[in-house]
Amino acid sequence: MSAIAIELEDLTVAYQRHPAVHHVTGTIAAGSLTAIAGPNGAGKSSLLKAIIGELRPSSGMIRHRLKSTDFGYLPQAANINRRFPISVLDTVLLGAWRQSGALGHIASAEWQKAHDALEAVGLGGFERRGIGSLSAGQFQRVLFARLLLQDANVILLDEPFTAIDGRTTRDLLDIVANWHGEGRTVLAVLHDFAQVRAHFPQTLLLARDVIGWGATADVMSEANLRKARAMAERWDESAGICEPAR
Ligand SMILES: Nc1ncnc2c1ncn2[C@@H]1O[C@H](COP(=O)(O)OP(=O)(O)OP(=O)(O)O)[C@@H](O)[C@H]1O
Repeated sequence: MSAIAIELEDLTVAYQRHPAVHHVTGTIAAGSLTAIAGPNGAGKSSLLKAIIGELRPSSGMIRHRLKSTDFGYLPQAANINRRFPISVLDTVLLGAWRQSGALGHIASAEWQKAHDALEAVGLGGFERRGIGSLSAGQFQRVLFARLLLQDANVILLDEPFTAIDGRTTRDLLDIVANWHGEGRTVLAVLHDFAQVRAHFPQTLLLARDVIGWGATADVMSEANLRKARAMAERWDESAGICEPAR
């Protein structure tokens, strides 16, 4: 049996008492590769934010023995401000702060690793470009290079391939597969069900409540997807915690 990396026990996450994630119980095995799927507003991003400690549970528990530096997190692209005047290389080097400290000295090994990471994502030569001048796909490659440098044990990706072309998606999926091969734990919020079925052995199907959690082929059944859609149609955005669905 695999070791557990993260355990969720009756986890509810709410905003101003409106639940986004409701009574979630389950485990994420160390070294597993899990997709989080579900309709818009299902609570997928909120769950990732709770796991990294950005949101506090309203009730229930998140148990793990990880330090904050063990987590690598890729937020949704829409939430990243690219107007900040910073170069591609410096953006990637932000992934090395665990080694260097927040204001610390960047060792030459880290510079080399940053260059190697940019080569690995197909952006060799882009080091001095400002991030504001990149296409969406190029910027997503930069963020993956930063994660490569960060070398985290648990990697959480929030819609990493949304609005990204097929070739870039394939390249980035290869990186995800390598992380999995290296024994890292990867959780990714995805909307493309074909991608989930093809590349992610485990799936958590969420519609605020857990619809299914386990082997992807079992969880992504037509019946479960119908149930998730039906739940989404019934959501009452003003419902309080644990009010029964109407
Ligand atoms: N900062 C916030 N303040 C208030 N409500 C929020 C906040 N962030 C999210 N919500 C609400 O929580 C619910 C879950 O949102 P969340 O972003 O986690 O869903 P999601 O499954 O990631 O959706 P999507 O697929 O559209 O990205 C939604 O009803 C959303 O409106």
